[in-house]
Amino acid sequence: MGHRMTQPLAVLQLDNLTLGYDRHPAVHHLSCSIAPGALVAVVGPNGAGKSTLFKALTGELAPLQGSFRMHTAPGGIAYLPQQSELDRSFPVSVFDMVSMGLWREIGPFRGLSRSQAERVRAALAAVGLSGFETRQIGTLSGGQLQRARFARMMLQDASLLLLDEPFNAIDARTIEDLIALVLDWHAEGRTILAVLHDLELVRRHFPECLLLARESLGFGPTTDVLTPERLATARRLASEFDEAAAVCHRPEAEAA
Ligand SMILES: Nc1ncnc2c1ncn2[C@@H]1O[C@H](COP(=O)(O)OP(=O)(O)OP(=O)(O)O)[C@@H](O)[C@H]1O
Repeated sequence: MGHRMTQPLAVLQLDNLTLGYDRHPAVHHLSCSIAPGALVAVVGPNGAGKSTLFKALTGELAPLQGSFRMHTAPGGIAYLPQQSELDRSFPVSVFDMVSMGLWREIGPFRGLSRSQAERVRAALAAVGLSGFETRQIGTLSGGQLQRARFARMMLQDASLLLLDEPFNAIDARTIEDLIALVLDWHAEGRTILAVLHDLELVRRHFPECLLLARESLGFGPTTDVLTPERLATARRLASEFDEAAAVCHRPEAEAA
């Protein structure tokens, strides 16, 4: 990328960041520096604090302690939350949902120009949804809806992308197509953080990894971070937490 020289050393710098709810820490003392163009998997057991970290990065949750700094190029940050039923219940066509990715440049209440409509169609084609333009999103399969969410994200043209479990309950063929898009975005110089549970997929495609288990158990090259020892520590910390949760009757203990 031509403007690389003017980019800061880190897109994202976490400095002793502690996050939580009602003053109870969910994830402690995170420090790391993520370089422009990094492709990072965020890995850890249920309840490790992965989604909490993303909520903080998008400004939804204020740090309890420590801080983070973000230096994003124009286009800013795009966030793909975990899929939820809410997405589907919204009465909107696939075309209109995907065109919301252009909201930054269009603003509210204005129609699409011919070239913007063309970009929406191109994004739909890129995710394999040509012909679905007028379908209501509630009629899509889970995999098709995730393709539409990726198309919307593509139009946002962000420099930092946060993907929370983007391949959850998605079939192998769709994962393959969506991973190819993620790798294209990486090749374009964007910085990508993705919460993932499939460690084989992480090892295959993600050069760097942040392993969380309510604290950081490592950040760096995936082969160095995802060692059997560290994964065993992550599992142990997660099960210790579950026992603690059972004692104080917190709802997640029942769900586990
Ligand atoms: N709104 C909330 N209020 C109180 N506690 C919360 C809230 N959201 C999450 N937590 C708690 O914070 C901890 C971290 O949750 P988080 O959702 O970040 O984990 P995660 O690593 O994303 O897990 P998973 O893999 O299950 O999605 C958990 O103990 C969770 O119960």
